Amino acid sequence: MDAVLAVRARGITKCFGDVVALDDIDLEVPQGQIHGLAGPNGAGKTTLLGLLLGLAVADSGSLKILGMPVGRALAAPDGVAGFVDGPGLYPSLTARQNLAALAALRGHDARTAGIDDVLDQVGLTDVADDRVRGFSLGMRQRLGLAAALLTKPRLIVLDEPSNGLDPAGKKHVHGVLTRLANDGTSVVLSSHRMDDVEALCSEVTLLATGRVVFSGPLNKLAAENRDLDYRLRTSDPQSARRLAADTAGIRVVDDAGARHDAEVLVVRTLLPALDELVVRLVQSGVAVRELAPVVSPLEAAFLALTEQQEAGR
Ligand SMILES: Nc1ncnc2c1ncn2[C@@H]1O[C@H](COP(=O)(O)OP(=O)(O)OP(=O)(O)O)[C@@H](O)[C@H]1O
Repeated sequence: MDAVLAVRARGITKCFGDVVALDDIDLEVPQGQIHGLAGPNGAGKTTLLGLLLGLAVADSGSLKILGMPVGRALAAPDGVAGFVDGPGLYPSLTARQNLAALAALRGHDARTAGIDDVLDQVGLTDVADDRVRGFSLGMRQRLGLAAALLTKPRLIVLDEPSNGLDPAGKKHVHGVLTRLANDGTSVVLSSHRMDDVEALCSEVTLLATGRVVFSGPLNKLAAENRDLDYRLRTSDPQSARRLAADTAGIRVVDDAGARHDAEVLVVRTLLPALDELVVRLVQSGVAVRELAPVVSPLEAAFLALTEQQEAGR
């Protein structure tokens, strides 16, 4: 049912001159979901986020935000907040003054707009009265998020929100976004960091040259993916290598990174053959001490996309 979707995009196309930035894109984001957009440079992520924020209008297709059809006017749809290409801030004003100015633009009284609360949420209370000119990239990103929160949005749209954040800042921002999603706010964000997407998002849309190449839950990528490389640490590396080589569908990969760790074997396989190998190891009395993908399914899919794109150039 459309009414429960935060975003429902069908057949969206957007061109800049001869460049087809988005080519027949579908996207569905339910309420309360954190949805990641990933893809190589120029894939169309920012263009898509810009459409959700009302910064641009699609050439064709239909877009509903929070159940309402988006028209041709360049304006943020009701209930939507966020930023692309970094938050727009006044450098000569303090963090608090920036938020007060935004509140005033929307006709709200700065004293009752909840400025202290959003500064606290993003962890900027201590620097609330410092000028933004002196802020690091990470602090600006947090202030941009605070500005978005000020409007109490039901859909937050963020372009690379983890850019410039140190690990503590990232954890903080992830916490804010997760709490918002738990309360029913939807989040659509782009990221080049697959670990961020994995940590935050339940679903991801992978874009490549303006087209959707995958959209769905992260765990579906693992099942759909081609062979992955797995690191396997066992109590008996020699027997493990022999058993792996003897198991159908498994290739032992001589991985340069694993070579100086004699206990680690890298195998390239799909999940069913990997399951078979684990059973055979255990039956042979070889203990499995560690088993993990060398790169995550999402990272592998992303790398494959990038390689395909480079091969096509
Ligand atoms: N205003 C514009 N004018 C002309 N071309 C544009 C414009 N905005 C985007 N494009 C082009 O549209 C395509 C998609 O760009 P977009 O910025 O959406 O990609 P992206 O996935 O966000 O890339 P990145 O990861 O590098 O930020 C690119 O080929 C880009 O050059």
